Amino acid sequence: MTFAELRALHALIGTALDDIQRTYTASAAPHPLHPPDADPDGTSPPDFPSLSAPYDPSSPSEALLHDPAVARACARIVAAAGQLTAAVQNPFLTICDATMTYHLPACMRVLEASHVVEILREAGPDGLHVERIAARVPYPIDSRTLAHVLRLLATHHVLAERAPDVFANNRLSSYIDTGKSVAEILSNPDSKYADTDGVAAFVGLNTDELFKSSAYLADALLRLPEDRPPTRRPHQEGEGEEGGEEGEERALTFCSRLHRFGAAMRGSARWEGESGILDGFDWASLEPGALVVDVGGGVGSHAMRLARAFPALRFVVQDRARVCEMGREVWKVQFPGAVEGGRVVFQGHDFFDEQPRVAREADVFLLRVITHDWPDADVRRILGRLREVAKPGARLVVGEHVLGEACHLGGRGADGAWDWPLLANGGRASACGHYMDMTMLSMFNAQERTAREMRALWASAGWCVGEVRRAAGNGGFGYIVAEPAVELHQGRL
Ligand SMILES: C[S@@+](CC[C@H](N)C(=O)[O-])C[C@H]1O[C@@H](n2cnc3c(N)ncnc32)[C@H](O)[C@@H]1O
Repeated sequence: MTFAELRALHALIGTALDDIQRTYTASAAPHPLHPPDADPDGTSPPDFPSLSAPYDPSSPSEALLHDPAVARACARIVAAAGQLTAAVQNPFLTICDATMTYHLPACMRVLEASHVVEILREAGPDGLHVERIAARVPYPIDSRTLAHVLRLLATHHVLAERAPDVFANNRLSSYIDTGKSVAEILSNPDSKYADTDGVAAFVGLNTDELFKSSAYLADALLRLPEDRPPTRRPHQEGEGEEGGEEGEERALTFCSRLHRFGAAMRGSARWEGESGILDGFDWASLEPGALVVDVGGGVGSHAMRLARAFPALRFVVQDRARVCEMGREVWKVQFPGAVEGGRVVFQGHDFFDEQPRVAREADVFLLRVITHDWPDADVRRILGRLREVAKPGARLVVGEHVLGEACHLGGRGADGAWDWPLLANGGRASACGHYMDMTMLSMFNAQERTAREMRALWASAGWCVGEVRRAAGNGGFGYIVAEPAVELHQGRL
């Protein structure tokens, strides 16, 4: 898209806003038969409906949205903003959004089915801390998980996060309010939607039955290879009638999935922008011969990037034995000599086990997209194993999405916050990390974490978080650099 087209879209948004404001202003113009002094309150034009306040269908602001000129102008803004977003957003993030947006209806379902909207209406405009929300929800739900669900919605402007973990209704969430008290709903859940405008019922329907059916639709339209009957290769001399083909087919499928996973991890570098891991830490500050232990390093794609950029560094790439085998093959082709010459060592190792002796020499432990796969207790064990062998001065460098709260903490622009009037976490621009959060939750009972959550968790494993480097111009991926906590404390004494 050319600059001329981008500017045309931008201008279109401006002229549409002019049209809307003109209609709002005209709505308050004094009527010839009712001069201003006869009606002093009628002259100030209504403002556009506030997104942060609850929906008020009786307000003149909402009524004016039905004016045909306003409705057309609003639609033009939506169309232009969508096109502008698609044009300027990092394509990888747009693709991530397109493939993970299914978490949004799941979170909407939680919101509606747990009556959070009604709970928040009763809490009032200042909102309610998530622990108190969870206590009123009629199902057992972990408050921290609920906070992440509600934050994904706040990131999409459905709900407001007033302070960390404190949520309140806004115009969009209150749009699905049944208007009933929580007590009334709980006393007769089957009648929740009776005598309502039906919007909550519509959300419930879409996110329940239709949500399932969209998965059926994808399956029906696309018969994935693993759904097809195994293709039987010609019978081989010496094989029994059973021949083990099905076992081999399964093995091939497993293998191809493993390859796909390795390739996907390569693709995930696009979360980070062009320089990627190279900007995640001050690698140039390491002494020649320094050792980087890439824990759960896969086939070593990111270690390879570092190895090319910093020829004096050495690497141990740890992963499961089968992945290490694949890694050695990859390096043989893509970086011949590195493994054979001993500069790069693949080491089969389970990161829950005691670290091998070589890790005591590590200057940097690198963990890229590892901790988000695991619940807190497991992350504590993994980081604890590294802390046990960390030498003084060693650094822990963890690459993950660093989620932001949707509210401004203290001063605007603080701690990587986006500037007002944007949400502190960048809203839709950071959706990918929040979607990944839900993927990790649903697949592994794990999660992406906020910087606050990481600091606390790392500290519980003996690591003190210092710098959080956010990759430039992306959806929230960053590198968290930590050092052994005891050493830091000793240094301070
Ligand atoms: C999400 S991938 C990240 C790979 C790599 N760090 C990257 O950024 O491309 C997670 C890796 O952890 C490895 N892994 C999983 N469980 C492990 C364990 N218990 N011990 C060691 N590696 C493990 C997987 O094989 C996989 O390569």
